[in-house]
Amino acid sequence: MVARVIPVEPFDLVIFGATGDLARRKILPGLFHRFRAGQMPPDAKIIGSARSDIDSAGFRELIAAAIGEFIPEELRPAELVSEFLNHLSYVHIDAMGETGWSELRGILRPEAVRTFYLSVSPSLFGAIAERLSHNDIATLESRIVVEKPFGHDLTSAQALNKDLLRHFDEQQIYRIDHYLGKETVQNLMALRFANSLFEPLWNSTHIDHVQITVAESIGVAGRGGYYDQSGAMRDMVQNHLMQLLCLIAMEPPSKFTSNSVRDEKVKVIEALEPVALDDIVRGQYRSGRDNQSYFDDVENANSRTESYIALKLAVGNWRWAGTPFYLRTGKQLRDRASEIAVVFKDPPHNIFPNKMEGRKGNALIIRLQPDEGITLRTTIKEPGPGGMRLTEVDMDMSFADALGDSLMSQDAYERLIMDVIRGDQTLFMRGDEVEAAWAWADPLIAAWEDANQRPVPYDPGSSGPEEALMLMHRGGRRWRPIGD
Ligand SMILES: NC(=O)C1=CN([C@@H]2O[C@H](COP(=O)(O)OP(=O)(O)OC[C@H]3O[C@@H](n4cnc5c(N)ncnc54)[C@H](OP(=O)(O)O)[C@@H]3O)[C@@H](O)[C@H]2O)C=CC1
Ligand SMILES: O=C1O[C@H](COP(=O)(O)O)[C@@H](O)[C@H](O)[C@H]1O
Repeated sequence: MVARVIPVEPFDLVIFGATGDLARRKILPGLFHRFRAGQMPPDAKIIGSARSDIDSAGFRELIAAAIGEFIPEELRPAELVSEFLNHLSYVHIDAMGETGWSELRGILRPEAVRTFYLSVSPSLFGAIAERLSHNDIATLESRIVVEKPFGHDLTSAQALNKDLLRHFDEQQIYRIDHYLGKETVQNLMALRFANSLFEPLWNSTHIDHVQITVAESIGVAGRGGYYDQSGAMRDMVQNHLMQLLCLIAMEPPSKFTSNSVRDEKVKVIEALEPVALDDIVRGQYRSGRDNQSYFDDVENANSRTESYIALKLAVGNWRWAGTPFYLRTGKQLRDRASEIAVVFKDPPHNIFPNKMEGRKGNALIIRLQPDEGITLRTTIKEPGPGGMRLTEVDMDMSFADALGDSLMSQDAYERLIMDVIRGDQTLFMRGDEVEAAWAWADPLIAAWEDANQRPVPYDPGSSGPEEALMLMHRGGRRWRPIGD
């Protein structure tokens, strides 16, 4: 299968924070891939901006080095890289200052789609939005893209929304959650709403429970300062895992438009029932003689921040009453593996004489990364003359095998940036959605803080704390092995 390239309008893209890690590692390499694929209009302008006092030539050098570092050699022929670099220029602006803005205004074309990508600390979002507006740089058609974290709690998220909405309409604001740009995550919608096979079973009559796992093998070394202020709940659950839960639990939207999809997602978040502290397990990876490692990584020996969290959630509506959703995510686990397992109930009546030992039951497993694909666990007769004995087998489909590696290799950022240029907000979070997710998360965080709770230790390279296994066992269930 060959990737189809959807043409986009001529655009001027301004990247604030263009010298930073995200811009060098993801945004500009992503744009290079789109250029290589022929999706970038010949006159597209990419304007980098940051506090560093460099010129356009210096910026091109920086990005040439980033392309060299983050894109495999066979995908970056020198001639193509140099053609791409011709699209780049740089304007030196301190977001808190007043210089450089008129130079930026002078570079932008009236007829091009004008997009401002704020790849900077959220504390600068308000200042940049205000200056873009006051200097007549942003027009009514401009788009503004903002990075995570979108707030630390409900109050700060509301303040960010207010700052942005003072100068831009909601239809102009693109709040990034890079999980929504992942190919398999979008496939969840196709799987549910483009097949008649699953929808009749997609409810608590047939589904016993759902497991959502986002396991990482890396720790937090190098990002300790940020991470220790956040923890797994704020860093991963409030945004990425919440989005996965919404896509699994939402009602079918009436149309595939950004607001129809986002309306349904908000309803899921609002239907979440309060979570008891007993249904939350928070862990911290620790090892060695002094039981350190997380403490070392964040340089805080008294830290109470969780690097692992598991929760049992209930979606209080007709479809899901009685079907728990188990979520877990953590750092320094045994593998990098993310998946959603939808585990079905047993048939109501067993006609077979031999009980199957260790039966796990039917399950639909959607692998998000790595080796994206779908597995359907089914029960069959054990082959051979042993009579009617049952066993379980996996019907397994890897997207790369079925569709080709090249289609699966597109990075989330590539797709999301092009969606912004095309004016499609479907894969971006709406303001009320982010606020609803914080309104859900805040009381949970407050509850463990009020209880002075310390995370339980777990071994680096393990599957997480024992207590998380117990969370499942209490309901007579078990987690799927990480990276199975
Ligand atoms: N890095 C990542 O993997 C991810 C990052 N993010 C988010 O993306 C954003 C950027 O992160 P990241 O690239 O890692 O951060 P970096 O610290 O690497 O880069 C920050 C950028 O902001 C610029 N900057 C800082 N202060 C000012 C200012 N006063 N005026 C203008 N520019 C300024 C810096 O410019 P200069 O260097 O010239 O001072 C630099 O280009 C953050 O919101 C982060 O949370 C989200 C997901 C992943
Ligand atoms: O947003 C974040 O995501 C990454 C995990 O992203 P993935 O695409 O590699 O699964 C996580 O490591 C980081 O802590 C978090 O801020």
